[in-house]
Amino acid sequence: MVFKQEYLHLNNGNKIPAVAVVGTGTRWYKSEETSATFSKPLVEQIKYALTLPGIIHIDAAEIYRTYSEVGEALKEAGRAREEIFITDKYSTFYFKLTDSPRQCLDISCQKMGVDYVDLFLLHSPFIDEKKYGFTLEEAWTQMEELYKAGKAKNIGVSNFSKEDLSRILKSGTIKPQVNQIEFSPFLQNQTPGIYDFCQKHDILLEAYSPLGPLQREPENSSSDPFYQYVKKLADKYQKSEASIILRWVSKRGVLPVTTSSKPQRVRDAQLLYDFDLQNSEVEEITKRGLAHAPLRLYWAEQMGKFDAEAQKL
Ligand SMILES: NC(=O)C1=CN([C@@H]2O[C@H](COP(=O)(O)OP(=O)(O)OC[C@H]3O[C@@H](n4cnc5c(N)ncnc54)[C@H](OP(=O)(O)O)[C@@H]3O)[C@@H](O)[C@H]2O)C=CC1
Repeated sequence: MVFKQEYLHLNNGNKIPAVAVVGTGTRWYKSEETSATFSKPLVEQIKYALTLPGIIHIDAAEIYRTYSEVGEALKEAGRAREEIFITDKYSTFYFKLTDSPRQCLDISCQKMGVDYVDLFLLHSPFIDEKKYGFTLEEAWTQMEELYKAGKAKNIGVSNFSKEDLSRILKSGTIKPQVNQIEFSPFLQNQTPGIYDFCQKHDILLEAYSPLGPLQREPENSSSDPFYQYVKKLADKYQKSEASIILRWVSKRGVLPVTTSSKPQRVRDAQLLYDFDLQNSEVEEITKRGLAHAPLRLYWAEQMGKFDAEAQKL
């Protein structure tokens, strides 16, 4: 099999590798970063990913406290910087870990042993001016400065609603390239209308927790029309059910951000584009997903109020 690197296009003319295979949050997340919590399995997993063909897209964030593992893996793997795409995120809302996006990026680059990141995001729109000393609009101005300085090759946001995006589209001079949100067949609009809004404004959506339906698969899934159909496609294409769902995400024009502790699953994700779904199959997964109750794994406290609209297109 000849590997062909797939890209998606960003609104600034840059390209982004079409799947992120090593999310360093969720199962790798740590509440403190010490030598005792250093995760050798994560280092090994990133190193394994770095043996795969193509550009390896790693999703990092300040709040995950896993920069040291990323840095160690990059050092040991010794792969060319251009063959690695690093996303990083400035922590907002829950914890203020550093004083500003600029300070965050200085520290993260130093810990990861790189001079720049490929994509830098504001982790959420929930910036309390009293706590942070700046507003959402001012945070975005700082992101723009990092972009202009070349420390972040692309900039964007995460967990932003239409209203949050409208604020920075109005105040800023650079449009966010990306909005990373929770997106799966069971959560097709994290906040009302966000899918259409991002498509219309040419802001690439990235899907975190795309495998929510498998993470929370019920015992009786074999009698559920959604799971039955995904299984049928998995048999048809000789792929895992995870690959079917990740490919569905990509066919919806959304970039999947996934992770696994199992090498085979990381490999399957990196080779995601070696098969295709038919449009009718994509539509059927969309339809059966929408018929399912919403499943929201993150930010439920802030966004749970939108559950009734999360499964409407
Ligand atoms: N911006 C934000 O606010 C957020 C961003 N993220 C980012 O997104 C990344 C991915 O999020 P996550 O929710 O983990 O993504 P996924 O939905 O891809 O879930 C990954 C989990 O599903 C399991 N899994 C993988 N393949 C399969 C399979 N074939 N069958 C069943 N289970 C499977 C994995 O377990 P196993 O190890 O056993 O394979 C892993 O724990 C995070 O690491 C983080 O980088 C996540 C949450 C919030």
